[in-house]
Amino acid sequence: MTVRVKVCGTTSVHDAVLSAGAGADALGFIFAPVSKRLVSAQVAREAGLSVGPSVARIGVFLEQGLDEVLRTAEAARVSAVQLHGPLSSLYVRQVAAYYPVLRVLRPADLAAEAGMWRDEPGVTLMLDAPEPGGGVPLDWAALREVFPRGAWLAGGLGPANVAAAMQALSPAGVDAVSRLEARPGVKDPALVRDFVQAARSS
Ligand SMILES: O=C(O)c1ccccc1N[C@@H]1O[C@H](COP(=O)(O)O)[C@@H](O)[C@H]1O
Repeated sequence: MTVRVKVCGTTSVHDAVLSAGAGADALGFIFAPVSKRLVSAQVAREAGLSVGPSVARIGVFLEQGLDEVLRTAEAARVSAVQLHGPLSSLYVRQVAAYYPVLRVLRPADLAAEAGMWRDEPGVTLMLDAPEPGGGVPLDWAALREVFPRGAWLAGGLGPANVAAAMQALSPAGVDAVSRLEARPGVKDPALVRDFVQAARSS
């Protein structure tokens, strides 16, 4: 199976074109106000239009109201939504009625929540570190037995470690932000290129 590669934290048309040119399958746009990579719906929309429809555009949210999520996703014309934080299953299903959802769980949530989303149409799991965007890798060896089939992996991934992470857990997709930046919100072209290449050749 070909792994999907997402480059998150896109804040400009320039960086969208850069990541798509490097071969990313998906771009992430972070709409959580707490983020150092916060982007407006308008810039995300322009950035998404600049890369064409073959590149997925994923709106990233952290514990935000349903109305805010749906309105922002619509304004930004994203193709999928990524949901972080403690959320009810009803809320996740309500978003999934409108958009494909990447539901982000921490390792500590797996036992309680992973089973809930198995075979749920429109919901794909992603495993991430407790602090989203913190650049801290998960303990892949400890997750080997429990990593959900078909899930994506995030958390401190970058060019130097993505191959090892993929070898350990065989995720369906990989996602990274802080290890691909020159500074928060600004991509380093070489790191983005090397990350995509390393994921593709693993
Ligand atoms: O990056 C952020 O600022 C952020 C804020 C709020 C929710 C999610 C955020 N980023 C997500 O964090 C993971 C991995 O980040 P890293 O590679 O460990 O820095 C990824 O899913 C981003 O989409």
